[in-house]
Amino acid sequence: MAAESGSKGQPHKSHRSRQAGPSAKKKKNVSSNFDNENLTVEQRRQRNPKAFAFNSSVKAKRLQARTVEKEQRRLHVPTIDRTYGEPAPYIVLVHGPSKVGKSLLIKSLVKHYTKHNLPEVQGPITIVSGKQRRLQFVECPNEINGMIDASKFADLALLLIDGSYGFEMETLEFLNILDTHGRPNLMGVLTHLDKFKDVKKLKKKKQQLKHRFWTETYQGAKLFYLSGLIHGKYLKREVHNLARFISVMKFHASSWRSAHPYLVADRFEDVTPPEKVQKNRKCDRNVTLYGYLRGCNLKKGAKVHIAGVGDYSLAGVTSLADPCPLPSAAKKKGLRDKEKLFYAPMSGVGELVYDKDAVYININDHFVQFTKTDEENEELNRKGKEPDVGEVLVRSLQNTKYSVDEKLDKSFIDLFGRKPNVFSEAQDGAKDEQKSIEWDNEMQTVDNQESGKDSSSGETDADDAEGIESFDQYERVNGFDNMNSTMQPSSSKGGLTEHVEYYGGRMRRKAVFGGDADPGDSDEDANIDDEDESDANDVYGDSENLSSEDNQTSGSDVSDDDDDEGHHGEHMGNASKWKEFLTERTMSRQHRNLMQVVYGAPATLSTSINRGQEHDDSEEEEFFKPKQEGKKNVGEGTEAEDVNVEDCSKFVRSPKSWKERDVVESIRDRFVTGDWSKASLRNQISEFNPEDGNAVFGDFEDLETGEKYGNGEMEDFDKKQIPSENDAVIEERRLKKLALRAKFDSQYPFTFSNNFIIS
Ligand SMILES: Nc1nc2c(ncn2[C@@H]2O[C@H](COP(=O)(O)OP(=O)(O)OP(=O)(O)O)[C@@H](O)[C@H]2O)c(=O)[nH]1
Repeated sequence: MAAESGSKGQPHKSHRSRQAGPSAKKKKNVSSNFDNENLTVEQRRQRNPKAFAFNSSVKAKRLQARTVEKEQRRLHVPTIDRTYGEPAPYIVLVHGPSKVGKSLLIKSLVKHYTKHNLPEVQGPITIVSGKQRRLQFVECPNEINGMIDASKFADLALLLIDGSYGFEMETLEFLNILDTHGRPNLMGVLTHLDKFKDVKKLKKKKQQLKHRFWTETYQGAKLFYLSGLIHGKYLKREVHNLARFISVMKFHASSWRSAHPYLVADRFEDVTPPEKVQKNRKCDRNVTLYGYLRGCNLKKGAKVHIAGVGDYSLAGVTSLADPCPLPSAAKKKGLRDKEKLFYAPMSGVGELVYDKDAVYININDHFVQFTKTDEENEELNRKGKEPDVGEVLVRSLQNTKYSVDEKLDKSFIDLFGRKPNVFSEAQDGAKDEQKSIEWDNEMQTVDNQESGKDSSSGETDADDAEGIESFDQYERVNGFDNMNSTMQPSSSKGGLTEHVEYYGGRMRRKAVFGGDADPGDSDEDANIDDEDESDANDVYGDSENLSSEDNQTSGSDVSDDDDDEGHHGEHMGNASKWKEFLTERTMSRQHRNLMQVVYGAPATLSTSINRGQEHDDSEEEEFFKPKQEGKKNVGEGTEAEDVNVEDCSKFVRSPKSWKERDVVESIRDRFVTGDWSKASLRNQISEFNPEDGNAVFGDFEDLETGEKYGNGEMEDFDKKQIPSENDAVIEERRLKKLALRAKFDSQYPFTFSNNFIIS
């Protein structure tokens, strides 16, 4: 239309350049830049736009590429890729305190990636998460040794935190352990957030936990929120987001790991010949371990360390077909459903399993037609006939849940060892006041038995009367200067406090950050609306008082201004102090053996028996000890020798310090030969050589000649004190030995070197 009108003679409106606004400004600039008319010659030369341009485009390209390359090299120091073939799956370790939702998260992630429902989480679970990537999910065991092992191989650690409760010691301990091996990628996951009813409080809590998590890890560490459950599973959207993050994450194995071969066994098989086991149940076993090899190559005969078992040499290494291969590279985009493979032999998925010496076909129970029917119906059907013998046998087999071996393995006597479990079983579901008091008493007893150092906070009955479900039993305070909360409680301000309590159906070890500048923790636990959990704040209040007062007060409403200032004034994080409790706790958790149960705790026994005669006895023992034995402690010599022994699993090393006199005493008293009475003097003397009975005080009897070398004085003493051992007996024993030797020589006609003495 415009063109037409133009053609009819109407003149176009002339262009009016902009006078204001950004376009006008821009034009002005451009024109002034290139408006050389008003410039002097000198100025024009200086403003030559081509002065720094490239003459050659090829040269320009090369220079650009070089700059980019230099930049990249600065960012990533090149690492040597020692792997061949497809890269092994990355290990995603799911860590968290008990009942935080580890298994559920693994199940949800597996469901997301593979569309399969995992019945149970046992052992590593390998899945194909993308065209180039496989992941192996491992649930971290909830005990210190398991954590140490797991920290060695994790590529990514998902730290699960119960959002409704806050940080627990397990998480902090694990972070600490990770430091030793080099921290892998870390991600935090908050669960149990559905316990918050108030959105504001939830938001505040999330903020607090995020900042605490950043303090413990690094600024900006990723923290995921799993806001609740639908049909017993985490929300799909949230799992999807988490899965995406894992799928695109960049993994960098530490240089140590990539230079050393290691393997996470996802299956193992005992291939010892059955007849060998039948002959001797404790014979050396041959075990085949299956898993993806990581790091670099592994050779036959190499020495390997099996975590928690010991050092062994490899009898052989075999390369097997990949049980969970990556999809073929030809496909276009994404994974087809049938390529969404997963492999979890210990969790009972994967139907066909090839072993070194067998093939197993796993048939799900619901595919199997069991002949099991009701007993009553059976009676009717049979109509008085005797059941067939074969039928009875088959039925008894069907009814058997565990083999005899398994039953034996599972059975153990554990009277006092695992207090939290005993408690959780006993208290499961029971929240009435009466039971809380019972528990209080029980725990106090156990506590007193266990350690004199840990002071029991002893919740008063008044607390119970108020309906507070705080089961505070004892509190461990880790301060800057001392470890004993009772002695110098004020030192706990700057450190981290472990607070053991019964909460939400289980025992928890809450991490209370005493000197944290972040005030969040102080009132954070009051956030939960759920009435059951309303004690959390009280617990914190208690801990404040307990640590700053005398461990005896239990009220929560006392607040000291000066104290508060002190809290904020001090910086936090004396991690090395709270670490020291790891050993103590691990030792306290060890199962007590039957001997200890029968004879009592070592310290108690020795002190109770020896109280009256301690001084005298110690003097006597010093006197009657063989020369070398007196200086050497019992366990030391063996341990020093065993350090380099190949199969170190055969030597049990106790964490006790055998240098301590009390410990040695306690062992001695376990035997009848202990100093139960002074009359058994002889037994004391022969303690280190119970077979011989006369070879004490460093005496030496030459069996060849029959001559005796020893301390004359001691012999005299021996004869005076113990007239029962006369010369005739000694002579008889010597002759017996000689006869034995002669017999042996006649049977084995080898010549021994002179210094080979058979005794
Ligand atoms: N309300 C709620 N319940 C949850 C949440 N996450 C897990 N649970 C429940 O907590 C219980 C324990 O979950 P698990 O996955 O067995 O926890 P776990 O950490 O594997 O436990 P252990 O293996 O015993 O250490 C289950 O009953 C879950 O349904 C959550 O976010 N909200």
